[in-house]
Amino acid sequence: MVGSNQKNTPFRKPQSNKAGGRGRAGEPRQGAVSRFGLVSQVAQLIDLLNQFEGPADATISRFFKDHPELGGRDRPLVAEAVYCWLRYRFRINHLAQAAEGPPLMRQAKLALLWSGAPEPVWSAGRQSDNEWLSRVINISADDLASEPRTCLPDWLTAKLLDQFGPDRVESFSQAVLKAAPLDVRVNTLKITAGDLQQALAGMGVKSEPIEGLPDALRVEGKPALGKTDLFQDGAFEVQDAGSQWVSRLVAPRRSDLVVDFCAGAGGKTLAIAALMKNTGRVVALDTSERRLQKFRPRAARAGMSNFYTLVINDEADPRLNKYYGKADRVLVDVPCTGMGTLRRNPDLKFRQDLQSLAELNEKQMSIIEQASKLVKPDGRLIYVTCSVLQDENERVVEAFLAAHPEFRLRRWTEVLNPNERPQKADTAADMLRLWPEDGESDGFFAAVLQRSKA
Ligand SMILES: C[S@@+](CC[C@H](N)C(=O)[O-])C[C@H]1O[C@@H](n2cnc3c(N)ncnc32)[C@H](O)[C@@H]1O
Repeated sequence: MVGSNQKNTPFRKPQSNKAGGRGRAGEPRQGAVSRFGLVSQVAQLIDLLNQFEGPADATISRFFKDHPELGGRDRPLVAEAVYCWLRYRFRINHLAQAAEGPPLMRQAKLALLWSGAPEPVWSAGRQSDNEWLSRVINISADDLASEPRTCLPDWLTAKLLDQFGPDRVESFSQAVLKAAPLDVRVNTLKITAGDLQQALAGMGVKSEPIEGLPDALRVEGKPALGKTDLFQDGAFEVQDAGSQWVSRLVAPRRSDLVVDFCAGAGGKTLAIAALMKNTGRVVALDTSERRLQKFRPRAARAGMSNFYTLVINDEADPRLNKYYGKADRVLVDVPCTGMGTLRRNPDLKFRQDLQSLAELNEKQMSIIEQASKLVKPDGRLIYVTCSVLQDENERVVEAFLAAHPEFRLRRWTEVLNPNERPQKADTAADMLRLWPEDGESDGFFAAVLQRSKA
């Protein structure tokens, strides 16, 4: 485990939890977990998450399924606490060692406290742990070593320091300790942004337009939008503003053939199709059948019919030959470390390291090379990552351009009009970089490469 010098002892269920959340017949009661039980539930989930055996959101969903005694009021508290623990893991685990006995319950208490749970929740349980809590919350982060201070693994700090300098390490590390806002992309095939805002307000959900992003709303809080009729009817998709901006950089025209080379579950494919007003043709490719399968119901909800999906074996799959030199736009949203999305996926900083970065880098080079063959003369290749690291961004684009004189870089500001631009992005730069600390979106990178006419 990257930088983890803290070994947790396995979780043991405390005696006092025996009756917590149980009905008379021993059946779980919805929302009836005792306060001490809640600290213990968070500790159990932290213990599971500490194994980093898969994405944190899947582990959390499974845990909730396995623990029906956690009701509707408890789940958000537990989820907020474990996300807080993931963000602050280096600091929380470091501080939790500064006392006698197994550290798990202390980790859970501090995570509950820092995530804003009410005092009766985090103060339940051992008095000695509360004494520890009152000691450590006064410790200044400046007095801690690098990992507990920045809450970033040392390999990432070293990269950021080398590529951008100490101010960026500071601003980035602070920014990714916060939760990301909830952004939606209005499906303009079905509704306008103004009408959606009103309809959400009618359900008690407040939202605001996002400056420089005409078809987007930023929603207040974390309402369960997926259960609403509006969502089921395809009026909107949940999509980070940055993901929406890089989709707009594809700038498709209505009759274009657009290939989304790494379409996944189709977040950007859907945004592109909406820009095309359901005309032209979009080919959604991916090596993962499971991900592409998730795209189809989303497309149906959105009322999108101008697409075709194809599961490929790899980027050099011979079934791609028929598209060589045919596509007006090819979007390559390559697999990357995801270091721009740490506000949303804080566990990624523990699941990536220098070795996975090197492996991804090799894949990115190979994908951009193969995908470029599909671009027709005068067409465009749009290279995108949700990483902030130069290795996966500028370095890949520069290496590609050096080997391909038939492609040239188009400045991102030539493609996005002033009224559809992120306000804080550097307009003097050729390639688009979005930083989480700017408060507009997650971290994204995009470069537009135009193929020569002949
Ligand atoms: C960053 S994700 C794409 C996210 C998606 N574009 C969206 O907006 O939701 C990268 C995707 O690349 C896919 N992938 C990995 N290797 C690939 C390859 N060799 N060719 C095409 N896609 C690949 C992964 O399965 C994954 O879905």
